[in-house]
Amino acid sequence: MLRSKILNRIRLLKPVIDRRCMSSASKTPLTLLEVDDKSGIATLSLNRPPVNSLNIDLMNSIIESITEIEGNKSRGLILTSANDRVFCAGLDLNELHKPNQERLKEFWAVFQDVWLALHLCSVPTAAAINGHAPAGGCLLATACEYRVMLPQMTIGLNETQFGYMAPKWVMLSYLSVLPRRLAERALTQGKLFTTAEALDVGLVDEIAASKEEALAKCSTFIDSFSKANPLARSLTKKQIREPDVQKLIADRAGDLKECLEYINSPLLQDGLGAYFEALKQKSRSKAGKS
Ligand SMILES: CCCCCCC/C=C/C(=O)SCCNC(=O)CCNC(=O)[C@H](O)C(C)(C)COP(=O)(O)OP(=O)(O)OC[C@H]1O[C@@H](n2cnc3c(N)ncnc32)[C@H](O)[C@@H]1OP(=O)(O)O
Repeated sequence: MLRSKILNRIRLLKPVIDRRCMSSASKTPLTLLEVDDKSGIATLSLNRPPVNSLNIDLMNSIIESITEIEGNKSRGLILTSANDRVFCAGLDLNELHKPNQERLKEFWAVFQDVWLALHLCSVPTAAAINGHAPAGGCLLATACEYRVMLPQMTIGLNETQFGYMAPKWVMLSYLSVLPRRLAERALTQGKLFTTAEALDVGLVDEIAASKEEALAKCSTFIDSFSKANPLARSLTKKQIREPDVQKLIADRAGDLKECLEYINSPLLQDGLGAYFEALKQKSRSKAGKS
């Protein structure tokens, strides 16, 4: 009963995800997809300079790649970054600051879709975190089943640092890897964990000295499922993750409405404006120094 319910629910999700993929395929390769012909493992690299910030096109490109990977029977998916400083800088602040309302609705719906697509991906998933992963970048990493991170990076849901309260389903990503008390403290502090701290608390599973080593460790994780029947594995994963997604699927419109109200609030817009300006200022002073 639950199995068919889950399958039906996934099928229900698919049309939304597939429609979005077709409608706004990006012209430039915002994601790079390579399938290793020996291991059958797909590597999906985020490729939107300078910091892989998540806009509508990049998120649709991720969803499209996940759909392709699930369709071509890849044995697993490794998510990583094409640049060596930043895994993903989270949501593109240009989409959230003084937003066009129609675009904001689409942006938020695609944000929900990309999390659902990755969180429920039918093949084993691992993140090779070869750069900083704040906020939405951390969310992509925790949607994966395994995380390997390079040293001297940061990762975390830092939304309270700029006036956000992460939506319930975003908080669930922390609760799927951290004990509740630690997840609550980190969320309320808006904490960015260093690589060492993230390993210590279990936010990441391993540290690697290089991107190549991180990719190899992710492949080893994916190989650990070699004896499991792929369909049984996928259904088991979806059944375990069902309660998380159920909260979002049951009321996507309500989540959208709540977040639009919140994002458009003067409190948030003022906080976001100041945060974004400080970021630009930092970048300008860095450019001035170089
Ligand atoms: C209900 C409300 C919504 C809740 C949603 C909850 C889920 C997710 C929320 C989010 O993801 S909001 C975004 C949060 N992201 C961040 O706080 C990260 C901000 N960026 C940084 O900390 C740093 O840029 C970095 C990622 C650590 C990289 O540092 P680095 O020194 O390598 O680069 P910078 O000089 O800082 O930046 C280069 C360039 O990129 C621009 N930029 C950086 N981050 C973003 C971003 N998220 N969106 C848009 N643009 C970004 C930065 O302004 C620079 O641009 P220029 O000034 O050079 O044009």
